[in-house]
Amino acid sequence: MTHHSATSADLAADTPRTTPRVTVIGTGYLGATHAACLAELGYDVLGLDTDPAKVADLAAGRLPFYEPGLAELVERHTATGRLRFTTDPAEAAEFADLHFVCVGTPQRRDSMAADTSHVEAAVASLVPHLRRDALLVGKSTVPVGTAAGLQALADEAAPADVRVGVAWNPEFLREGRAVDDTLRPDRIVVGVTDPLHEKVLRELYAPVVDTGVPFLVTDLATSELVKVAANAFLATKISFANAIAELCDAAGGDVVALTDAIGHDARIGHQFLSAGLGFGGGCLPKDIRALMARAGELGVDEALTFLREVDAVNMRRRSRTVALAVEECGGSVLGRRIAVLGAAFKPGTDDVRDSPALNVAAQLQLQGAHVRVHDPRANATAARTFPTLGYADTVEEAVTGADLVLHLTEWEEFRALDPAALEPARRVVVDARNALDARRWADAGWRVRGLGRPAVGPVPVTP
Ligand SMILES: NC(=O)c1ccc[n+]([C@@H]2O[C@H](COP(=O)([O-])OP(=O)(O)OC[C@H]3O[C@@H](n4cnc5c(N)ncnc54)[C@H](O)[C@@H]3O)[C@@H](O)[C@H]2O)c1
Ligand SMILES: O=c1ccn([C@@H]2O[C@H](COP(=O)(O)OP(=O)(O)O[C@H]3O[C@H](CO)[C@@H](O)[C@H](O)[C@H]3O)[C@@H](O)[C@H]2O)c(=O)[nH]1
Repeated sequence: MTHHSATSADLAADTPRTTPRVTVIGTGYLGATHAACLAELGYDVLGLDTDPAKVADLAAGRLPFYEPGLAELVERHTATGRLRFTTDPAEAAEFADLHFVCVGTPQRRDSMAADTSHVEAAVASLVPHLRRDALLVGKSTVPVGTAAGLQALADEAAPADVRVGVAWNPEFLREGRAVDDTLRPDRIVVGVTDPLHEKVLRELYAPVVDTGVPFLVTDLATSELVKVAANAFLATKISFANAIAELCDAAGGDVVALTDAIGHDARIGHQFLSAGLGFGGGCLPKDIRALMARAGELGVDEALTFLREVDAVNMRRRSRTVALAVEECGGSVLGRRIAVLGAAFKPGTDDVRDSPALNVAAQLQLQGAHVRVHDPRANATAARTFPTLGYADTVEEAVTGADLVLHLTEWEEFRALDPAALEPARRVVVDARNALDARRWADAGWRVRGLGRPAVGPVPVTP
């Protein structure tokens, strides 16, 4: 069977669709998920990445990171050959006429801005190999204006007689729920400059849109901004709850009861209102900083100065947790044994990018504590980033003999622990995610310190 590609030219001519082929450039958390989910929807997919080790893993059907439900999809679709991987841009250019760009846009080392060099490199490596008209669809989170810049780059790099379009299709998936968020998203947003590009994408996403998912079409700049605005709003909501937690600490209130009470107002809602150690990960922290930086470049930095406070409130959660640990150790953690439960930036993932848990663990180690970290999934990724921290294979190994326990990532496993069965030197836990059942722990003889809520349980003697 000759494969047919989902090109704008084909669709313009109303050519019937056979098995459309797509490539996904950048096969990290976002790209691997997108590629596997497109295969699940019935497309022939080729993933392209510059990292040969990652490509070798994926090509062998192995997911190089943890994401619930994704390993099964990768294994199944690589086995049938519907999902393949390469490091060769020429192969990708030949394979399809629709290319999704999913490479990273990390924070630059020298400023708060996003580093768009990987996106530019991805386009520059593919486009010269194109021999037919093609559509590049960006999914990476980028500063507004990037797509227009990439169009200019593509126009310049394209061989004569090859027309390359650029569209934007921001991604809203959450790690830990990436497969479900991709196959059943709240909405699909596409930014286009040409109705044909809209048609190509509408057709590609038909299996999803036909289930009732809103398909929202806008211009390039708006689509880029939708993504960063959504993340800025989510970050603001979390920091709002954490700012109120600071107030609760000062006044003796309980932020958990408070956010529950305000969340009942449907205009506010309960989601993303959990006060605690704050947000980390590969998205929210870098995205609010990149948005502030871009606003500055556009001369409207004042519009977003509040995001500086959102960031500052968030970073204070980490120092507040360290301070609580020091307080509970009688003024210094020097020589203290501290068990850290959690390393991932949130439960459900092994991702430790900008992990608040590891940041706290590292700060305590710097102050002279003997830190033992246990995470159900992220010990290995954490050890690669922070090799000098101690790691334990089990909760018991981390906690036994500890002077203090810190609960920093709210895995279900930790919530289900039997506090009576643990054997630390002192029964004190700092629940920086406000997620443990404090009453149950107190009943088992533990003193429980939350963030933004009163301490519960007995006060043990500090040796
Ligand atoms: N992780 C998420 O939950 C998520 C969700 C929505 C949006 N995003 C956005 O998606 C983008 C990717 O994020 P991620 O978390 O998947 O990052 P990641 O670091 O896990 O993956 C990026 C991948 O791109 C590859 N790469 C870099 N340069 C390349 C090039 N020139 N050609 C081909 N491959 C290249 C890297 O080797 C890596 O495998 C970012 O812009 C991010 O903000 C991420
Ligand atoms: O009430 C809350 C909710 C979350 N968090 C923390 O916020 C961070 C981010 O959580 P979440 O948003 O669930 O994780 P991500 O996978 O980073 O997803 C965000 O970033 C992605 C990349 O841009 C977007 O696609 C998603 O829509 C957006 O939710 C984590 O550290 C959480 O612990 C809180 O502290 N309190």
